[in-house]
Amino acid sequence: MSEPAASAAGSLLDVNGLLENPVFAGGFGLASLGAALAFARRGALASAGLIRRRLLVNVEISRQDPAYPWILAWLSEPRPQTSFLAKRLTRINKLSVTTATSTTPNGPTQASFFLQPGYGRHIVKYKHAYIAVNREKQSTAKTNTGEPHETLELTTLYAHRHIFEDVFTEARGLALRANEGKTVVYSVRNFDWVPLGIPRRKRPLASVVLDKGVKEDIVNDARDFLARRQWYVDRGIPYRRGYLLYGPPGSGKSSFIQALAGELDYSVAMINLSEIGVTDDKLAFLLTKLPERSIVLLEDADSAFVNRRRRDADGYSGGTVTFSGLLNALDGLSAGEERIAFLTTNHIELLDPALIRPGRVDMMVRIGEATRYQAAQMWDRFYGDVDHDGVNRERFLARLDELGLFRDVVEGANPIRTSTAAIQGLFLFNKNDMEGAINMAEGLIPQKLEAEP
Ligand SMILES: Nc1ncnc2c1ncn2[C@@H]1O[C@H](COP(=O)(O)OP(=O)(O)OP(=O)(O)O)[C@@H](O)[C@H]1O
Repeated sequence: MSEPAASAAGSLLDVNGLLENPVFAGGFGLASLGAALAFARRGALASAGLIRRRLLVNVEISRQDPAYPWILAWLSEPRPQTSFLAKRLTRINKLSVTTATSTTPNGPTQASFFLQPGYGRHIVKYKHAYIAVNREKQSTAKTNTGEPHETLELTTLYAHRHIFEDVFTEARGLALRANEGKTVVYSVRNFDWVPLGIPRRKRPLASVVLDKGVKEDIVNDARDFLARRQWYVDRGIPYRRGYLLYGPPGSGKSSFIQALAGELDYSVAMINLSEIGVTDDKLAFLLTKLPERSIVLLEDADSAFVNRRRRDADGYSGGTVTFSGLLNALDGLSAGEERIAFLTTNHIELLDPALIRPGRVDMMVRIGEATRYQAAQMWDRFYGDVDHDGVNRERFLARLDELGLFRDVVEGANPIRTSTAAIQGLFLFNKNDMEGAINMAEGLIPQKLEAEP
């Protein structure tokens, strides 16, 4: 009868015995200490988290956000500190470099290096607040371009939270000032718009010499469009305008678009439609995320038509934009509500009339071979300050007449024409040398290709 009680007492005794065992008691003590420490650590972490949440505030900026480069540039601004603590805390030891290169015609390549805070943690002091910065690249999370996701996290005391407003406003102002008087040209890298080299000084409209009235017509139309935003909104019409510039190479199409962008204080977002890899999907995606205040420049628009033919023939577009892809980009769902687009082509004969429709292409302008008017204007731009009475300009024009450059088309014969780019080349070769330019004018006549023997 008493056996179960005895066994229960026996097991109790065993526990007590174990506890009295110095080896076990020591181990048990250590384990409890460990558990208590782990508990305390968890508690400390939880309360640190709580304090962090209560006392700190942070902002996360993704690499995809337009503010990302602005904030990086803002962080790179020198902020001399006077206090001992601030001097030491805000020292940035880890930097990363972004290099931009640009080539000047016939000149050396220029390179600019921008140093920015590298990946990791940094501290900056702005006004009276300390801001902890964490720049992170997450190798596991990929963006849709296949690049690692990148974030910038700014943390400050909750009490200083209003400082972020100032940070963003200042960073934006800094970015605007950096591009003041410049035209940013964006090109495509993967699925992103990236500035192409260093922002260029605005090209003055006067430096592009088009035939009489041509420039003014386009500039006035664009200005008129920009002034009528509300008109479009009131009528529920997408606020878009499309221009098609066509004509031979070297007539100033791209130069004019760049100068116009500068005049309107816009950037240029440029895509070459003949490029392999610029597919319909990619074009549509890029148009949904155009850089702000930018003119879209779709170069070599004819390639979309060539591709249509190729696709119709063998069902394969060769990894480039198709005709329907281009139409969709211009006024389909992916077109976006607002934009100014310029299309350029050297082969107008390859384009489809379906392109010429309000919202797709509203204005079509031929930018052709150099005219007598343009040759005279360009002469004045290059030699106006030395050829005061214009006598040499008239000699130059007379020489061009003699060469038959502006002669009307004679039936059955190919007209002799030259490009404005060629005239510019001649004048650049003969800087300050009017005689040289006149003597070498014959070089403007395009050379016939030697017939095969
Ligand atoms: N009408 C022009 N006025 C001033 N410069 C010109 C003109 N046409 C050409 N140029 C000069 O010639 C060069 C080539 O011009 P640009 O690239 O603008 O020609 P394009 O018509 O766009 O050629 P493409 O059709 O091959 O793209 C530039 O350096 C530009 O300054």
